[in-house]
Amino acid sequence: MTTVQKIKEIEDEMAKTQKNKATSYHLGQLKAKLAKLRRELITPQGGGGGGGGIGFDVARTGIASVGFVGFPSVGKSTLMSKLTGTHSEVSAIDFTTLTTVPGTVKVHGAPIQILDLPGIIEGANDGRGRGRQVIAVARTCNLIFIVLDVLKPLGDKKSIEGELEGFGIRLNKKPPAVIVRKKDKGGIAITNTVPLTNIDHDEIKAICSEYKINNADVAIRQPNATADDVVDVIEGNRVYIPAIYVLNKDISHVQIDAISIEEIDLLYKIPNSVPISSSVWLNVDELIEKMWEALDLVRVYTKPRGLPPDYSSPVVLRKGKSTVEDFCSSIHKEIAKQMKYAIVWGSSAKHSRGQKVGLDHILEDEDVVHIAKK
Ligand SMILES: Nc1nc2c(ncn2[C@@H]2O[C@H](COP(=O)(O)OP(=O)(O)OP(=O)(O)O)[C@@H](O)[C@H]2O)c(=O)[nH]1
Ligand SMILES: [K+]
Ligand SMILES: [Mg+2]
Repeated sequence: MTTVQKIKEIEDEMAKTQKNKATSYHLGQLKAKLAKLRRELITPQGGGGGGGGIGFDVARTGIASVGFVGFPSVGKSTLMSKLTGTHSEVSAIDFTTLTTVPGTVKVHGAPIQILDLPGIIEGANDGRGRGRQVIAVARTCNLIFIVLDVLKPLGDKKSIEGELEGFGIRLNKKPPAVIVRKKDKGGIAITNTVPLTNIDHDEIKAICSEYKINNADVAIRQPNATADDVVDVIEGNRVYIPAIYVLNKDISHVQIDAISIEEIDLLYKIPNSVPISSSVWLNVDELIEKMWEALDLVRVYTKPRGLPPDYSSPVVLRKGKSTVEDFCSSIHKEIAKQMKYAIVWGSSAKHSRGQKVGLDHILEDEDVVHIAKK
C-alpha cells in the first residue's frame, strides 16, 4: 500500500468512528498515525526532491515576503505584476507561471518582497505538479495570499488549505499553548489550566504512546485545545503563518447566475478575506492595507543629533526582533558596539520628552531613535 492509500484508509476509519469516551483512545492513535504518514509524504526521499528546486529558490530581499498561492489562472500573476511593476507572464492558459517570480512593493516606506508562484492543484503534497516546490516556498514566507477565483472560491479554499496544512503550515493560528516535556519515569502526567473540551486524557495518552513517549508532563493551557494541537506540538516542525484570502475577479462583471446568492453570502463571511479585481484594479488599496497589518512590521525613524527625525526612510524591523540592538545591527554591525545609550520617542517610551534606553529596549512602530555614541 502506498502512503497516500494508507492515509486514505485512516481518514475513512476516522470518519466512521464516532467520538466518545470509548473511542477516544483509538481516535488519538489514528490522529497521530495520520500525522506521521503525512510527514512521510512530504519528506524528500533519498537525495533532493521535496522543496527547493531550480527556479524556486530566489534571493530574498526586503524585510518580509508574501507568497501567492492558488489554483491556476486565478489571477496571481496579474496581481503581482501590477502590484510590483515586475513582469510576470499572464495568460488564460493554466500553468503559465512555472517558477518563483520575485518582485518588490514599497508599503509605508518598507520594501516587501512579493513571490508569484505557479498554480497548484489538489494532491500537490503527494507530488502532483509543482505543488511541493510551491508549498515549500510558501512555508518560508511571512504572509501567504491565498488567491481564489470568485466564481469557485469555497471548494478551492478548502483544498488549498488542505495542501498547506499537509505540509505543516498553520494558517492564521498561534502556536498551541500545549507543552509536552519528556521525562525518564513517572508515566504520562497531564495537567490543564483550562477545562478540556475537545480532548480527553485517553486521547492524549494514545497520541503519546503512538509517538513512543511513555513518560512526560503534558500541560494544556489553551482553551479548546484539540488532538491536532497535541500532535502539532509533538511533531514540532509546524510553521505559523498569517494568510489573507484574496477573492479575485470582479463579481459585478460576472453573469449573476454563475454564482448563487448563498455563495456570495458565504464569500463575504470568510475571515481575513478581501474581494478585489486585479485586472481592473478594484479594491487593491484595501488589500495592501490588510497586507501591511498582517505583516505587523515596526518602522523606526532615525534622529541624528541636532536634526529632526528622518521620516522618509524608516528602518523596518519585525515584531519580536525590534530591540535597539536589532535596530543598530540593521544599520551597521558596528553601531551597537559604539553606542553609549539611545534616546527613544514614541509609543515604547515612558514619557514624551524621550527616554534614555539601552540595547535591549523593545521598539514599537513609528518610534524615533537617537543613538548616542561613546
Ligand atoms: N475578469 C477578470 N479576469 C482576470 C482578472 N485577473 C486576471 N484575469 C485573467 O485571468 C487569466 C489568468 O490570469 P493569470 O494572472 O495568468 O493567472 P495566474 O493565477 O497567474 O495563472 P497561473 O500562473 O497559470 O497559475 C488571464 O486571462 C487574466 O487576464 C480579474 O480581476 N478579472
Ligand atoms: K494563467
Ligand atoms: Mg501566473
